[in-house]
Amino acid sequence: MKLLIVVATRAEIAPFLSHFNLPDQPLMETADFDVLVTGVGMVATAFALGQHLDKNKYNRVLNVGIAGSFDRNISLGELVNVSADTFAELGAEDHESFIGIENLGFGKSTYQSTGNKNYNLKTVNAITVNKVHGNADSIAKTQALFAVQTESMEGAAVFYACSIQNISCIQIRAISNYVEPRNRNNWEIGLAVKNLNDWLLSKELSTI
Ligand SMILES: O=C(O)c1cccc(C(=O)CC[C@H]2O[C@@H](n3cnc4c(=O)[nH]cnc43)[C@H](O)[C@@H]2O)c1
Repeated sequence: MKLLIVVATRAEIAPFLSHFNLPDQPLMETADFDVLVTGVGMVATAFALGQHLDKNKYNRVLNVGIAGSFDRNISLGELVNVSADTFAELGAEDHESFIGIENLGFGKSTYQSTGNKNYNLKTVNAITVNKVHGNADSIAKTQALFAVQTESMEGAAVFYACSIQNISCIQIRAISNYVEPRNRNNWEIGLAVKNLNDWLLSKELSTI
C-alpha cells in the first residue's frame, strides 16, 4: 500500500509533478505514491476522492495546497500543518445567529488529521468554505464563530472522506494570502507554491 497525494489544482504542485515527469491527467500513478487532482472545492474533492478511495487502497492520504490565513503571525509563504478542519457553512442562519450542524442534530462539521507527525511546522485549526472570504463583515463574523487560523476550499472534505474510509490523513498548506477584504494584488501564490513544492521534494515520501 502507498501514499495518495490529493490536491485541488495541478498548478499547486506543478514543480513536484515536473520533477517526477508526471503526465497531465487527474490521476497519476507511480510505484511509491499516486497523485489525485480533484478540482477546486469541497464537492469536487469529496466526489473525486470518495470515488477513488472506494476502489483503491492506501495507507496514508496527504492533502496539500495553498490557503488563506486569518492569523498575521503566520507569514505569507509559510507552511502549516492543519490538525482540525471545519465545514464552516454547514448549518442554518437564525436571524443574526448561526446554528451549526451539530446543534441542528444532523451530524458533525469538524474533522481531524490522523496519524500526524512532527513536521516542524505550525499546527493550526482551519475552516473549509465554498466562498473565499473577501468582505470585512463576513470575516469578522466568521472569526467570532470559529477562531481558526486558516481557510481552504477542500481540507475538511479530504478529512471527511478519509474518516469514512478509515484512512490516515494529514493536510499541509502553504499560505498564499491573508483573509482580508479582497485584494488579489496582495496574494503570494508563487511563493506559497514554491515553498510547498520545496517541502514536498525535500521529503522521503514513505516517511510522511
Ligand atoms: O482568484 C481567486 O479569487 C481565487 C480564489 C481562491 C483560490 C484561488 C486559487 O488560485 C487556488 C485554488 C485554491 O486556493 C485555496 N485558497 C487559497 N487562498 C484561499 C483563501 O483565502 N480561502 C479559501 N481558499 C483559499 C483553495 O483551497 C483553492 O482550492 C484563486
